[in-house]
Amino acid sequence: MMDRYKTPRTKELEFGGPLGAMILIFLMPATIFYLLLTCRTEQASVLNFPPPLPPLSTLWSPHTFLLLLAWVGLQAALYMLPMGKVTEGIVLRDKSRLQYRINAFHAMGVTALVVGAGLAAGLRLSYIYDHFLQLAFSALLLAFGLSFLLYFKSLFAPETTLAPGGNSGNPIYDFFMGHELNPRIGSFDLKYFCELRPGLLGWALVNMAMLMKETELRGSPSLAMLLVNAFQLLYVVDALWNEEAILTTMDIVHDGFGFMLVFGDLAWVPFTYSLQAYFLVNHPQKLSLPMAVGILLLNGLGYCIFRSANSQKNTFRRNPNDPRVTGLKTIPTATGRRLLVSGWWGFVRHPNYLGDIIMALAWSLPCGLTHVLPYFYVFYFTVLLIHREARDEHQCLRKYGLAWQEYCRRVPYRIFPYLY
Ligand SMILES: NC(=O)C1=CN([C@@H]2O[C@H](COP(=O)(O)OP(=O)(O)OC[C@H]3O[C@@H](n4cnc5c(N)ncnc54)[C@H](OP(=O)(O)O)[C@@H]3O)[C@@H](O)[C@H]2O)C=CC1
Ligand SMILES: CC(C)=CCC[C@@H](C)[C@H]1CC=C2C3=C(CC[C@@]21C)[C@@]1(C)CC[C@H](O)C(C)(C)[C@@H]1CC3
Repeated sequence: MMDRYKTPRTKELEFGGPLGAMILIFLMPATIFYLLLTCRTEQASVLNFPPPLPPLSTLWSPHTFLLLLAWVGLQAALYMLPMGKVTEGIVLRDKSRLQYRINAFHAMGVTALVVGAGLAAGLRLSYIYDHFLQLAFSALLLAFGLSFLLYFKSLFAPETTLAPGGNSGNPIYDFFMGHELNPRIGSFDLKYFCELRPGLLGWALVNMAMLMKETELRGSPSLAMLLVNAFQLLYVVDALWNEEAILTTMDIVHDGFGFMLVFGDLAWVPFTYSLQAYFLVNHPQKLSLPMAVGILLLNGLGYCIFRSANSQKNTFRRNPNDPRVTGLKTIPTATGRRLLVSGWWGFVRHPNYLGDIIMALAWSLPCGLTHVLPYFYVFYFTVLLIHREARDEHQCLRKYGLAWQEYCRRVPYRIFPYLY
């Protein structure tokens, strides 16, 4: 009976298959250290390769590792607290639905109180700046450790619970993509927990630590640092406020929880997304008021597109008869679901990505135009979203067939109007 619910073997391998996965497993950690080490040099030039390498022994610090574990432990404890509502995820292969507690925003509030109390008691947040490499190394070890445990656990998981994208039978590929879809310990959902909490809140905390360090060094935070902190904090708060929306993303629905997401959530996000703030500590930038206003408007434009496009789709998917979306044109699909072809989703096929990329640019511009390094996020993110868009198109074509082709005909541009 359960056989028909078994996850089929993954036939179409992504990221270049096992070889691509193997390369990424080494390349992603190496990129973090390349960026951080380059950022610490006076020139911060991406051409000075390799940057000065510290002895490996200086990267390991039991103290920072324990601190990182305490941070993840605090977030795990807050996740388990019975605050916030409980909601159901999408219908799974075996027709069951998992329950998820929606309390990331509450967790952020309590974390802010804990950090605030720590600061009042004399906690030096600039410790994070002073031990940034050690913290990144600890996060790397944690990500590898957790990924191995998850792969080991997945070998004993029922076949109905495996991820459609990470069930190739090749251990390296499945380790990278994630073999089990929603690994849980009791009701504790490891992927859902890691996607938003330790990494995203960690990113906001790192940014704040950079601001504190800059204040220690120069007496007050710069306008550039304030803008970077404010923009990225808005993005993090938005993600936590709209926590429920991640239940329908590709990461939760399709991708397993393996090295790609574990490392992405726990190491990549907090240590590369904060690169602009890290850069500003040692490479101060003078930002004129008109320039700051221009950047502020650009971020506002990106955020409005990002938020209204995501909200329009989420509202439509939750209730197509909601008065906010009933005026929009749609096309029917054979699955019974409809596709929006007007409003933001009639402008380009991924308006939310467009808004996200505009914001990425606004986060780097406060770092001036003299260095390429703080623009790393813009380059990486554009590549990530173009690749993600292609993955999503592929899945939508499979899901909706002719209706998707009709949508592509009526809305020809993917992300950038008249360009791509
Ligand atoms: N900061 C970061 O590092 C990252 C941020 N993001 C952001 O996360 C957000 C979510 O992105 P992501 O999960 O990739 O994908 P989307 O939110 O764009 O969701 C894609 C899905 O939306 C549905 N859809 C597509 N077109 C239509 C349409 N015309 N009408 C109705 N439904 C449609 C389809 O699913 P279905 O039909 O099954 O509902 C499709 O699979 C984005 O804003 C993105 O920018 C993403 C990755 C990284
Ligand atoms: C190859 C490589 C570098 C892989 C790692 C990718 C991950 C860093 C990203 C994959 C999807 C993500 C999402 C967010 C953060 C980055 C990762 C984990 C996200 C939580 C950021 C905040 C947004 O509002 C979001 C909730 C929509 C988003 C979800 C996807």
